[in-house]
This record gives sequence, structure tokens and C-alpha cells, in this order.
Amino acid sequence: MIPAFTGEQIRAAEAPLLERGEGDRLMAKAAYGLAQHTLRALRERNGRTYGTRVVALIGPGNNGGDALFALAKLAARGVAAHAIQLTQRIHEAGAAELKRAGGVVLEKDSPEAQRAIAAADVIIDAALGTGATGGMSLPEVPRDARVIACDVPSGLHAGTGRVAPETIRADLTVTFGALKSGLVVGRGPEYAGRVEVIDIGLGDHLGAPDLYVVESADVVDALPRLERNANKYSRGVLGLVAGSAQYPGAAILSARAAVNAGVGMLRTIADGLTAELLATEVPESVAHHGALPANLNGSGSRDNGLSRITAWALGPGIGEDKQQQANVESALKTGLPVVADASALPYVTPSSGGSHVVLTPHLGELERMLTAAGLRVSRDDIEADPVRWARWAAVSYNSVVLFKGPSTIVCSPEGFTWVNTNSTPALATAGSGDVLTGLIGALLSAWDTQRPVNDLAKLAAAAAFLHGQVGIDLERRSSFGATALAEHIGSPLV
Ligand SMILES: NC(=O)C1=CN([C@@H]2O[C@H](COP(=O)(O)OP(=O)(O)OC[C@H]3O[C@@H](n4cnc5c(N)ncnc54)[C@H](O)[C@@H]3O)[C@@H](O)[C@H]2O)[C@@H](O)CC1
Ligand SMILES: Nc1ncnc2c1ncn2[C@@H]1O[C@H](COP(=O)(O)OP(=O)(O)O)[C@@H](O)[C@H]1O
Repeated sequence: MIPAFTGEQIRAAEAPLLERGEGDRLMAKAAYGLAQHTLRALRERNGRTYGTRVVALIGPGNNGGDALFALAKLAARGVAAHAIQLTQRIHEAGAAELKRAGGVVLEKDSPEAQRAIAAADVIIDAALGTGATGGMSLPEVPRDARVIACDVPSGLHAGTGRVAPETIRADLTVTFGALKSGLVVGRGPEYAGRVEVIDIGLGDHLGAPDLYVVESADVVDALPRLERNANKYSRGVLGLVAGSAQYPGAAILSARAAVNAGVGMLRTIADGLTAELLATEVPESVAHHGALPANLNGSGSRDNGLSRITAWALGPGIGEDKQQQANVESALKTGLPVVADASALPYVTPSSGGSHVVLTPHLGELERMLTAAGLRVSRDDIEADPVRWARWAAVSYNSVVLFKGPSTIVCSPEGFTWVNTNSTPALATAGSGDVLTGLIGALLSAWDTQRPVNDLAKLAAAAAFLHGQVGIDLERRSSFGATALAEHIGSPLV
């Protein structure tokens, strides 16, 4: 897990060091890291560093200071180093160091500045750092220049990932002290490009992180182990309430994903066309036709095998089907681990959530969930601060909330947050969420309900990582749809 922090948290960690007079040392480390990555970008782009051209956009604060010291180091290596002064005041010691090293400071609107920008191999964006959220006019940057953001792209909110209209897209963000949350959620990944973290020695001063980014090692830890003496029941039996006359395909996708993710047994609850298709397309599934008994925990379920079910996956493709809606309600009453998606989400109420419940809304569904919980929130509000609203949902529904999107945000009701950025826009295809539901369902069917809810949230985040990894792997070969995703969903598990 990679810990990520808000801008406020980073500045709080920095404060005692600044009080001890270590500000210059921190800035020197940041500048060194920025210079090293700029040299690497120059070598990649131009095959050399000597004689190349770097322009830095310099704002009024320490962010500009970092870049001025970095430019000075580049100038000393034979790089033509130009600082564009965007504000009346810039970091004085940094500007002096740059001039001493042979670099140049240019006025923002001067013809020299425009020429320097047009000829730049690399542009360093150091207008604003974590101390600001935009409102500064920035020059246009040429398309063929590499853009490196200093700490954060200027105007990007380091905590939320919200961007100002003028924010420039970077190819690389060199960030200092620790990863910032805003670089991995919201619009952050789109604007930050690749992110490199430079250790500047904040170490012990950093408190508990704002959130964690999931890595492949976390996935290995989170997945259930296959025991030598396993049998199909001990591996877990997933009850899948999915599909309707209108959307039978969603049930097929979820069922296929659950089977390929290694569920011990899949019980599908469906009728009509969905049931017929499941019988041929997913022969591993064991069908239950007709309505579920309203009281599944009562006597009578043993005969039809429903009592063997260890977890539920609810919602893909049930649409307006009344019987399937009633089945969702019956399944929720069992108190078994549940993943609820799509049309099942409205049946989870703020009081019926629980520590074994994973809710998987996309943006529109999250908005509806929050509204149903009595919170006044719009899509725009959620997009401006997705972590905040995913947390509100997790707390309001006392459930794990996995908020799907380009970055998937997973919150436990205890306040911990994990983010998956291991994904590709190729996953934005109809049915992709149904596959995720099947995968989470398969993992949940083997879930030990004695384990803490935070571990359940980690499991859900691991599922998002796997789903993303399969998308990335498939995309390398060709474009793909949800059927291929379901077909390969187990591939990173082996
Ligand atoms: N946090 C750390 O551990 C370290 C931080 N460093 C750098 O320091 C940065 C934070 O420094 P600062 O707090 O000085 O913040 P910034 O460099 O982000 O600048 C904020 C300043 O910009 C002004 N400002 C904001 N919006 C403006 C606008 N639209 N037009 C004109 N001026 C505007 C503010 O009044 C404030 O003075 C970090 O991003 C990082 O680059 C480094 O020096 C190394 C250590
Ligand atoms: N731009 C994107 N980049 C990466 N992943 C995405 C993107 N858009 C959507 N996804 C992922 O694709 C899946 C879509 O799920 P969902 O919205 O429920 O679709 P559906 O209901 O059609 O199955 C989610 O896992 C989501 O995280």
C-alpha cells in the first residue's frame, strides 16, 4: 500500500522541521529530485542533456523556489535554463542561485519568455504548489514539450484532485515528501501523469495517511488461500440474484466472472430467458427458479440447497423485475456477506447495511445513495471531492463502499480509504461493473465473517485492482468487451 496525504497533512508534517530552520534543507532535497527527473526526461527526449532547453513557470511560493534551485542545478550541467516569473514576487534566494549558475529569469509577457517557452524541450510547472488551488493565469505550453509538474500540477487541489481551469496536464509529476491524495483521485491522475515521490525526510513527522493506494502485493495478501482439503462448499457458495427479461446478459457476465474467479459453487437465482441462457452459457451454475423464500434463514431452505449459500451478489441486470427485487430483499435479510450493485443498491438502507456489506455504486448511483440517506449532494459536488462523499456513504450505510470510476475509491465505515488506480479507460464498457460484482461475490463467498470490516474493504480494493489488471492485460492484445473481461477475470489469481 502506498500512503497518500492531503496538502494540509504534508504542511503539518513540514511545520516542525521549518521551525527548526530546516526549510532550506527540505527545499534542496526537493530541488535535487526535480533536477534528476528533469535530466532523465531530457535524456529520454533528446538523447542528451547538454545544450537542451528547460523553462520553468515560477509562482510566488516555495513551489517556485524548488524549481528555481532545480533550474540552477540544470544550468550547471549545461542546460539552457529559463525561469518565467509569473508573479511580482518570487523566491529570492532561488532566483539568485539560478542567476549565479548562468540561468535567466524572464518577465512573463516578454517576447524572450515567449521564445523560450516555444523552444523548450521540458517545461517545469512550478506556478503553484500545495499552498494554493488556482486562479493564476498560465502561459500556453507547446505540445511537443515534456511537462513536469513540481509537487502538484498548478491549480490541482492536493487533497481532492479538483483542478482549476488553467491547470496544465503534466507527463510527470515529481512530488515531495509523500504521495498526495489529489494526484490519485478525481482528475488528479489525468493531470499528474506518472508520479515520482521524492523522499525529503518528512519520515516520522507524517501522521496517519489520508488514504492508501493499492499495489499488487496487497492483492496477494487479501485473497483467500486455496486449502489442500478444500471442497466446493468450503470454498464458498455464492448466491447470485441477477438478470431479468430486459437484461439477461448482466447475469451471464456476473456468473461467468464468479465461476472464473474460482467460486466453490454458484447458485443463480433467475427465471425465464436469464435462466435458459445461464444453463447453456454458464453450465457450472446451479439454478434456483422461482421466488426465494421470504425467510431464508427459517426451515425449508435446506432442501433446496439455499442454506449452503455463504454470500450473495445482488443486482446486476435485475432492472424493474419485481420478483428479482423481492429476491434481493430476501437475500439481504439473511445477514450473510453481500455485494450489492446497480438496481440492488436502493434496497440497502442506511439501517440495513452492515460490516459484511459491500456496495459498488458508480457516480450516479452514489449520488442517489447519498440523497436517499438525507444528504444534499450533486454529481458536481461528488466529482469535486470524491473521497469525502464515498466516506459519507460508507458511514451513512455502515457498509464498505466501492465507488467505481477511473480511480476506484473504497471506504470502510471506520473511516479508512483505499484507492485503486491500476486500471484503463478500456474498462469503461457496458457490463464491466457486472464482472466486478461477480468477482467480489466469489471472494466474499470465502470470506470469514469474524474478520474486521477494514479487511473487507481491502478485499474489495484488491478486487478492483485485479479487475483493472485484467483490463490492462487484455488491452495490450486488442480492444475488448465485458465477455472477455469475465473470461479472463481469474488470470491474475493464479
Ligand atoms: N511540504 C514540504 O515538505 C515541502 C514543500 N516544498 C514546496 O513548497 C510548496 C508549498 O509552498 P507554499 O506554501 O509557499 O505554496 P505555493 O508555492 O503553492 O504558493 C502559495 C503562494 O501562492 C500564492 N497564491 C495562491 N494563488 C495565487 C494566485 N492565483 N495568484 C498569485 N498568487 C497566488 C499564495 O498567496 C501563497 O503565497 C510545495 O508544493 C512544495 O513545492 C518544498 O520547498 C520542499 C518541502
Ligand atoms: N475511465 C475509466 N478508467 C478506468 N476504469 C473505468 C473507467 N470508467 C469506468 N471504469 C471501470 O469500469 C467499471 C464500470 O462499471 P459500471 O459503471 O458499473 O458499468 P456497467 O454497469 O456497465 O457494468 C468499473 O469497475 C469502473 O471502475
